[in-house]
Amino acid sequence: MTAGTPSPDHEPVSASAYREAMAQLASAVHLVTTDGTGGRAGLTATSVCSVSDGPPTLLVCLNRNSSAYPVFLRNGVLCINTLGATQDRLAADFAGRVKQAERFDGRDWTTLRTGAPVLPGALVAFDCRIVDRHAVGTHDVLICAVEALGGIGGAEGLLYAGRRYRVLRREAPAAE
Ligand SMILES: NC(=O)c1ccc[n+]([C@@H]2O[C@H](COP(=O)([O-])OP(=O)(O)OC[C@H]3O[C@@H](n4cnc5c(N)ncnc54)[C@H](O)[C@@H]3O)[C@@H](O)[C@H]2O)c1
Ligand SMILES: Cc1cc2c(cc1C)N(C[C@H](O)[C@H](O)[C@H](O)COP(=O)(O)O)c1[nH]c(=O)[nH]c(=O)c1N2
Repeated sequence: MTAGTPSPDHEPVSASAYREAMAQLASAVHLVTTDGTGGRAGLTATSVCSVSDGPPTLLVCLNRNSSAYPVFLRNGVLCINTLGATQDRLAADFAGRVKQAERFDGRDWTTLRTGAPVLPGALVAFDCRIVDRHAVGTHDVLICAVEALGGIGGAEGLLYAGRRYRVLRREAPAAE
């Protein structure tokens, strides 16, 4: 299907056509982590976006089939660790290449305010409390109040587009 040719009215958009279309989008890549009475868990996510800056609020969409889903709900807190250009292997680990119980091994995770694990060397970290959620299809849309920020920013970011990881280059501004 080329851009601009709408699917015929009576034909619903198939999941595979939708995924093919969604694969055209470039997204930042994040490790979404949690810790608390429900235990520690984390997964790779790209469905993160800002909702409001007054009060600072973001959303992340969580598949209810993910092994981490019940842990997030029990803890009620999470950290969005936005990955840098060199952290693609970590993204693959947290996307299922490594079992949930071993995903945090080998790194000195820290915390900010909620106790959710903060990744050392993340581009930026948003430490959040889950304040609302809406079930939509296979996912819950988690509305999260940002309680603290971490990370250094400024480095090159990791992107995901066309079903592979890429680098967001920070070119020097063009000469005037
Ligand atoms: N939002 C998500 O839950 C999400 C996003 C990206 C990838 N994934 C997972 O990673 C696997 C590999 O993804 P890929 O990009 O390499 O190829 P893919 O063809 O499976 O997915 C292409 C795009 O479709 C969207 N998508 C895929 N599965 C989805 C789902 N279950 N819910 C919502 N959106 C979905 C994403 O934007 C994804 O980048 C997917 O099969 C899926 O399990 C999930
Ligand atoms: C690039 C990319 C982006 C995403 C994902 C995967 C990949 C490769 N996954 C799926 C998630 O990371 C993981 O694969 C599933 O949760 C299954 O892992 P568990 O072993 O059950 O934790 C994912 N899952 C989710 O619930 N919300 C999301 O936004 C995303 N985004």
